[in-house]
Amino acid sequence: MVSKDIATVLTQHPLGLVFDIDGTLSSIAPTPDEAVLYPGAAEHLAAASKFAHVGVLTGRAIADVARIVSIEGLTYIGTHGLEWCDGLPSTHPIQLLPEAEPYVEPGKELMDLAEKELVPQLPGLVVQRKNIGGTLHYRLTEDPEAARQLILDTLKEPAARLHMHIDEGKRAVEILTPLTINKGKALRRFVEHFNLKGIIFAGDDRTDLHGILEIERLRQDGYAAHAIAVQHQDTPPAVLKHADTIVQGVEEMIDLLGQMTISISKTNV
Ligand SMILES: O=P(O)(O)OC[C@H]1O[C@H](O[C@H]2O[C@H](CO)[C@@H](O)[C@H](O)[C@H]2O)[C@H](O)[C@@H](O)[C@@H]1O
Repeated sequence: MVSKDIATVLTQHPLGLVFDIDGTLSSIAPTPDEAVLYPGAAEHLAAASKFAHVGVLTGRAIADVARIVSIEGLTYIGTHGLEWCDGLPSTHPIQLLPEAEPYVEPGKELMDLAEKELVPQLPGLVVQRKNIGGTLHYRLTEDPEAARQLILDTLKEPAARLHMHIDEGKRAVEILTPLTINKGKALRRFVEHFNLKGIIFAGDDRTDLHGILEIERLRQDGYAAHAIAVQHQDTPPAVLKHADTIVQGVEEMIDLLGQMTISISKTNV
């Protein structure tokens, strides 16, 4: 059974359900390529998409997301909101926000620098390139905290010179654009694109906080909106503070997704 608050949102038409991937639909894995959807997640997402607009909203590039969530009929929003795809990228074009274009080259330059300077010094470092910028994963390096510091020290000056932004994720340093586009802005775009009346967003990490705070603003604007935080050991306190519902780990999230899907299908009989 879903809570009364979630049930109220689920009765809205049109309805949107948007999910972060890593740490929300997929348990954190040692490397990005090893991440897979939690058992049951794909079936629930496909079932929910018969009754609602379902989106995934992730820091991953869309080309990479499609390997993990390969479900036609969903909306794929990648690279923290910079990329949008109306279906799987094998059948739909990936649209890059025009204002992001000028940062393709600077992002590439920083990733090239990271490969040249950091990879030889940090065995185990995983360099994940994206259409714009990318992510440096230091989880598997010998001394992750020292690796984190070396990455930040090495990239600070070149990133400032190239007007790129550096942020941090789970055991990862992210090379981003300085644009103020984030998961909150992308969530608002999703709501307006489908003219939604109700929206639920679920996430677990610091970049998801933008989405969770946007849910508060959407509610103030009259939408039925609900934010779910997936709690892990390292979940930022602000994510928990601003969420409407907290679930413990990915397993509970997938369980809740299943209950939400049953609830929507009953509403739509
Ligand atoms: O917005 P998200 O979908 O949560 O994406 C954020 C980053 O997630 C991925 O990295 C994280 O998950 C990996 C797999 O579980 C893990 O190995 C890594 O340590 C985590 O930081 C992804 O690889 C990044 O590109 C995303 O930006």
